[in-house]
Amino acid sequence: MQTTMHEPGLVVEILSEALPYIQKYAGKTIVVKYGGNAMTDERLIDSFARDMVLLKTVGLNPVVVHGGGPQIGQMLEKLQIRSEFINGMRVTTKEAMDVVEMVLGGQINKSIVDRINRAGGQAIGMTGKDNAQIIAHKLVIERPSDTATGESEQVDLGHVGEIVDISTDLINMLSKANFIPVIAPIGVDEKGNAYNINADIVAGRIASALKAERLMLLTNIAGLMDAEGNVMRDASTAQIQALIADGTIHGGMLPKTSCALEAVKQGVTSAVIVDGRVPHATLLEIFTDAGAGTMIGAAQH
Ligand SMILES: Nc1ncnc2c1ncn2[C@@H]1O[C@H](COP(=O)(O)OP(=O)(O)O)[C@@H](O)[C@H]1O
Ligand SMILES: CC(=O)N[C@@H](CCC(=O)OP(=O)(O)O)C(=O)O
Repeated sequence: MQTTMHEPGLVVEILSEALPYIQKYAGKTIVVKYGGNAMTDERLIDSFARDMVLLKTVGLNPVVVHGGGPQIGQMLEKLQIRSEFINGMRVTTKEAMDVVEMVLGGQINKSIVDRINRAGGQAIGMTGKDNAQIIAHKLVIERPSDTATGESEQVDLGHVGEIVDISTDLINMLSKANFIPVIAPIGVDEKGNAYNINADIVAGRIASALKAERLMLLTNIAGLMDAEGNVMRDASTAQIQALIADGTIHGGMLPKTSCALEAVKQGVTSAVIVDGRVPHATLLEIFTDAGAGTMIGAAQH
């Protein structure tokens, strides 16, 4: 067990300062998206697991949705399977889908579950296939093919899924029974085909379906940056649209910002992009005013 020596007076003072936040969030659902880029350091994974157990112990209902993009990339490389990203999403062949399922549903999911359990929590790992809780179908996107004429073309991303429906029955049942659900972003259709879905999008949709108090997207950057490279404290819909249009928001930040905006629109009280490289980032965000990162779409409320 990890222990740190602090002045006893300081410890009780800090605990006491957290009381209003604990009261505010007691019984509320917090969906935490744990990005693959914020999982690289062993100590960070343990501090994340401890944070989830602490949240649960003081009466919140954390629901973890995890990514694993870099880890999938490493495994694909080892197996010499090529993969590329379009609009922040991995083009996923059948061969790559098998690897995605193994890495996300197996290796990463079980490792997070194990860390939470060893920190004293009760975690249950699953994918969207469990209880068919994430129903998806094939996603086809449009992208500009000729900027002069404004023409666009359809792009086939292979086994990348678009969420059709989310069932929250299993998540609610587990949360009520004191478990911490840990979900890998894999969807399934009625024929049993598996789909790879960006983890931010899954987290956003689950947060909306659960009417969560907060959606926290833990990533490997201090927050959303503007065109000058400054971290934004908050970002409105209009600001995000402008940053997408001028290319300031690109790659993995595209699904992150759009799913956060959508979640807030769908009734999630707040969505925030947080630096997952900071130890105890989730606790800082929830129990103090010092939480860094970018609040998304708050102006809509
Ligand atoms: N405007 C922006 N502000 C901050 N990060 C951005 C921006 N545009 C693109 N990015 C990139 O998005 C990345 C985060 O997305 P991603 O790599 O998918 O993270 P995760 O694995 O945590 O989901 C950042 O590391 C950064 O390189
Ligand atoms: C369709 C798609 O891109 N799926 C992602 C799923 C994992 C993910 O989103 O992981 P991070 O959150 O760590 O980026 C992928 O294959 O990388």
